[in-house]
Amino acid sequence: MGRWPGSSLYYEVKVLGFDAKSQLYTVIYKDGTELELKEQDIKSASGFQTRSRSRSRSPGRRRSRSRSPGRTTRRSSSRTAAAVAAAAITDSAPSSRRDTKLKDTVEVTLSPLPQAAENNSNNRHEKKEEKQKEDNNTSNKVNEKPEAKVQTESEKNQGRYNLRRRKDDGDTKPVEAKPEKEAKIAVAPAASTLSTPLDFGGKIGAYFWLLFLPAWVLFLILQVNLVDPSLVNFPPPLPPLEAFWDAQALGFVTLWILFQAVLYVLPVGKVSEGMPLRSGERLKYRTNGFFAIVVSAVAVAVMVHQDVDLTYIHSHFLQLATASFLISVLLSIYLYVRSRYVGQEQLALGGNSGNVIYDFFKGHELNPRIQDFDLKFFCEMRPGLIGWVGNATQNLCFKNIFQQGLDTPSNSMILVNLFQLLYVVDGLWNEEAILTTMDLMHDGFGFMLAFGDLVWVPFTYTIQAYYLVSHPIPLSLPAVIAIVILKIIGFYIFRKSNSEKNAFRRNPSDPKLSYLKTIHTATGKSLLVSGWWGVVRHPNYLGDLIMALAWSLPCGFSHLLPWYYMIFFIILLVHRDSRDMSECRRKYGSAWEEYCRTVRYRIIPHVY
Ligand SMILES: NC(=O)c1ccc[n+]([C@@H]2O[C@H](COP(=O)([O-])OP(=O)(O)OC[C@H]3O[C@@H](n4cnc5c(N)ncnc54)[C@H](OP(=O)(O)O)[C@@H]3O)[C@@H](O)[C@H]2O)c1
Ligand SMILES: CC(C)=CCC[C@@H](C)[C@H]1CC[C@H]2C3=C(CC[C@]12C)[C@@]1(C)CC[C@H](O)C(C)(C)[C@@H]1CC3
Repeated sequence: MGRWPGSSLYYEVKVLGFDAKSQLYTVIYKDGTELELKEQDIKSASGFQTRSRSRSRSPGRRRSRSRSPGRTTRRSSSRTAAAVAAAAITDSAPSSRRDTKLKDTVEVTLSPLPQAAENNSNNRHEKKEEKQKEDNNTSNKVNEKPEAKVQTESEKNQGRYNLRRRKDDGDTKPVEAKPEKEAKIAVAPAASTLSTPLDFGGKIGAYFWLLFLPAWVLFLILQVNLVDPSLVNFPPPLPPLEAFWDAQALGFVTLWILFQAVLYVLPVGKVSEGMPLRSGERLKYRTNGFFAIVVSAVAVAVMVHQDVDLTYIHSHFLQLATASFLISVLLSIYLYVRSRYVGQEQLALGGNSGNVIYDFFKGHELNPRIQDFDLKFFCEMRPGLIGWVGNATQNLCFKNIFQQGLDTPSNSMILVNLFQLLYVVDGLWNEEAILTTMDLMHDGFGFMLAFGDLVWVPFTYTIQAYYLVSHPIPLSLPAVIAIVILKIIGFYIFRKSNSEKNAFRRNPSDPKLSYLKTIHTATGKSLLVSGWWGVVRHPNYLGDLIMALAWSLPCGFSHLLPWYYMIFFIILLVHRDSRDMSECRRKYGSAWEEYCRTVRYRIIPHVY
């Protein structure tokens, strides 16, 4: 019996060889997956149980189990493991050795030894840590999931273990992403069963970030008002406490969020389906973000026409940020409290460490909704994102003209504003694509995202434009042209790669994508291995970084402050990439390793 990497499950293997130098055994699982295992990950078959098929095969039985959280947990996890154990890798190359293996799809009917049930909420946390250690290292614990996964022939035919080649799918199947859904049902583990390593420095890290992130926003806002801003000016001169608070500012922020909420619920625009959840359900989202930004722009135009003083935003930046911070904290408390009352199936993997502070920070519930109102989707795409350009940046243009006595805003100001406007409008135009991103699919909604969406984005992403108000940078025409070209290149890579992945995830059989090579995974989902996702593992990050460079360059090199976004973004995306790598490795096992072997670089070809 060989342990499946990244899990505590053991499956039948045949030992093919032993390498004395690396001390690794080469084993082959019944589905044909070959792996190298350490000695402690291989056990004698005696002591493992098998279970009769008929028990888990009955659909009625399966359905009734999923009603009980405890049972659901077991069912999905055991399926997951079995599905993982049935991993097979293929690509479009016709006569590869792996293709031959795929034809011999085998059943995994072994039942790992039962261990103590995991669902006891009192010691959930300790168990998680224990299990985490086990997953990360190589403990000899056999298995904590007490139920057998029995795969029937019919299940296989339904595509639960989608081991066919993509080409075979493309021609025969209707344009519908059904296999994705089935795969998700089969694969996604229950939140309480699989622990993921704690991100962001774990529990201590959560305390740190909770203090650091708001402090950093404050630091930036105070710095950007200085004549000679410098990141080494620490601590900046602090304003008196009462300067932070302005009831009117709180009123404006609240009104703005409510206004966006009304636009969001209007029955205008397309309703899109999210990716299948663990339960197999697909949530519906009203993707009318473009409509929302157009209406918001019209509202701003009307206000300008009515001589409303929009420079209020610039002059009350600190108070507006404080009000938004307050709202994000209240929202996060609400999110945390409600996450304590929802079922296991609704929780995100990670964010359920058992530590209040960590869970509050990271977010616990995957898709908190008030009826059909999706809080995470709304916050990520609407008030902050539209507020970023709609309020702050546009206002800064006005301020730029008034303060510097110009007829029009400076070149650099126009570039920064246009670039950021394009970024936001594009995000809203392609709003559906966010449903296949990490935040929407995997991350819980807690302080990190609530604060990120409502404070970080609208108040720190505007820093370049804010800086340019009091630090005008003249740009020559060649410089403008060069920067615009850079932006276009970045945008092209960003948009094309995001759309390619989104289209593929929505409909893997899309004939328009049939030229792309893929690697099949045991989950039934495939990984793109050519096209944009064959160049680097995160081509969308590459495009995004190039764009960030393009909207930092107009600010010149006199100060580090306007480069904050670039620096933050590199750190954010490198960290995000590594989070995603671990998550995908856990999900896709050897198929992911194969992908990483094929696509060697993470973000920048031949560099990183
Ligand atoms: N401006 C900002 O502050 C900011 C911050 C963060 C991100 N972003 C941008 O937001 C966008 C979304 O980023 P994200 O971090 O959510 O990550 P993402 O790259 O959109 O999503 C990662 C997911 O894509 C799937 N995937 C990975 N490799 C694949 C492959 N080869 N073939 C098919 N699917 C694959 C995996 O999910 P499944 O396999 O489960 O489908 C993986 O978990 C990016 O363009 C990023 O630059 C912007
Ligand atoms: C405060 C900290 C440290 C973290 C919060 C991160 C948060 C600000 C970002 C996480 C995912 C990001 C994101 C966009 C904006 C910033 C985040 C919410 C995005 C909406 C920007 C517009 C793009 O077109 C997009 C692809 C839709 C982006 C999706 C991810």
